[in-house]
Amino acid sequence: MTLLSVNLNKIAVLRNSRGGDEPDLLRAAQTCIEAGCGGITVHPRPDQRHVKPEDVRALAAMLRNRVEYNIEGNPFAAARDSYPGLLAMVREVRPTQVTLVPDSDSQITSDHGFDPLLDADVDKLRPLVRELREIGSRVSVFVDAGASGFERFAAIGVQRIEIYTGPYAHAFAEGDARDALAQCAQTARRAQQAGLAVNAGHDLSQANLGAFHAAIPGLAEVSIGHALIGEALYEGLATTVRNYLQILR
Ligand SMILES: CC(=O)[C@@H](O)[C@H](O)COP(=O)(O)O
Ligand SMILES: NCC(=O)COP(=O)(O)O
Repeated sequence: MTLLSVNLNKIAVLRNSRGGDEPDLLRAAQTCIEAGCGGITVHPRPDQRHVKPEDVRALAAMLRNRVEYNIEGNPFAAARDSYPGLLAMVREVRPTQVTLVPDSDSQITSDHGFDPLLDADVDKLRPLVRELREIGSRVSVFVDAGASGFERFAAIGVQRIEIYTGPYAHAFAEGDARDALAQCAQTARRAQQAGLAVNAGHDLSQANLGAFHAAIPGLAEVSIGHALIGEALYEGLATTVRNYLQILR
């Protein structure tokens, strides 16, 4: 079964809009776990507009030996002020999985992946992947649908890719996602043939997840945040998580 990892960034955005502790990130994580999710995802960004380093630590302590902990982010964003950098955080908390994403610091959200065919990307990732494997974290790399050359990722120790599903979600909303879906499916097949497992995420929702899941055999994990937290406003967090699990059965 495909693992559902709930991204809690948007709970932190709401909390940060007032300061203080509400809504409480750990309570949200606990609710998702009790509803049956298999993982929690966070994507700390240098501007700390959502999860902060102290959240990353608190979640690590809470999740240990319960569900998977997936930390996403740009490993090359410089440390600054109270932001220690992605690598410093993952060295400290040793999450189940680290998903490497090539965001620039000012991006409103992620919008592209690394490219296995680019020597510069492979060369930059090589030492990072080695270190992350040494600390015991599984390594996943965010890629665009349509990417190829995954043997080059496998050769440096990458274990999974995460397909960027934003364009698929956009095409679905526009009414015709056939081409986008076929491209995601082809990308998944290429990665699986290279020995990598396949995750997916970005703008997945209760509306578009079913078709995506049906089109990608062996999909290991989806990480979902923005839509799921929005939908939870209407039906509650636990019910919404259960709805997603039903789609993934
Ligand atoms: C890599 C990815 O697609 C997600 O982590 C997504 O970008 C969520 O990040 P934000 O919550 O900052 O939009
Ligand atoms: N990796 C994708 C993720 O964690 C959540 O993305 P979104 O559902 O917030 O777009």
